[in-house]
Amino acid sequence: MEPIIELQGLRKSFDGQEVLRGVDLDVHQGEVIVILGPSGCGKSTLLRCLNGLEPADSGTFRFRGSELARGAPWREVRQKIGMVFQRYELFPHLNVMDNILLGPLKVQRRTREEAEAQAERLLERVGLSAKRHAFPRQLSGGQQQRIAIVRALCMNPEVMLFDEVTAALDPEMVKEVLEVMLGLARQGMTMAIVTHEMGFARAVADRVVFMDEGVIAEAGDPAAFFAKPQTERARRFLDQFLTVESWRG
Ligand SMILES: Nc1ncnc2c1ncn2[C@@H]1O[C@H](COP(=O)(O)OP(=O)(O)OP(=O)(O)O)[C@@H](O)[C@H]1O
Repeated sequence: MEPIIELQGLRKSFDGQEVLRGVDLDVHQGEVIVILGPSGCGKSTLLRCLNGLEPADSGTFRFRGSELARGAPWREVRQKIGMVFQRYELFPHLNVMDNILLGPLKVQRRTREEAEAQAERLLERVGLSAKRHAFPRQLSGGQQQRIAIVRALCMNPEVMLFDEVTAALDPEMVKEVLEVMLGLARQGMTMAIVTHEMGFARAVADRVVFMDEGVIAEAGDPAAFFAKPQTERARRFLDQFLTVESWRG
């Protein structure tokens, strides 16, 4: 089957430093891709290129078979690719429901009644119906992050991208957010996830992509990757986590 997103030979530099050095990646319907790699290897940049937030310097981007170049109608494609970031970027002056409805009403021009009914269902799914009138400052970090996920889902995306969404959370809130993501994966949502939560990565991934210095150093089946990574860099990367985990006791 044709991939939803196809990247070929993607390159991106910042200030003369090449951060992506020719990345090829296909994202297929219903697939969960976990992107791992050392700090600074280009994971966030790749994710941002995946929804056009960051225009690539060269390479091709296809969405459902159609190529999109610089200056192409990215706005439409971006609506089909939801993204959640490390910092929950809810608008502080809007309550939960108004935060969620902003995109559906202003960008998608849907009726309030219809969009609100969907928002209610999504809030129910993440266990936050009671917070629909709360303001972001009245919510915990984990709750805000679940609202940020609902806000992205309410645009009916075909793909969801998650960039270290639990990295800024207190440990006790990490699980509630990861569980929402696991639920989405089980329902067949197509996702690309950057995370440092290795247990979660192993549980959720259909495919692991290991990046190193701006290229995909290896990619494949998560069980095989975690049991026996092929590259020395991936072995060292995973060892770090084992050390930290055993140190934590
Ligand atoms: N907007 C930008 N302007 C300048 N440099 C940038 C920009 N975004 C990223 N970089 C640089 O590109 C490199 C890769 O950054 P990126 O955030 O993609 O890495 P990462 O693998 O996600 O790292 P981490 O795991 O630490 O978040 C880094 O050296 C970073 O400083």
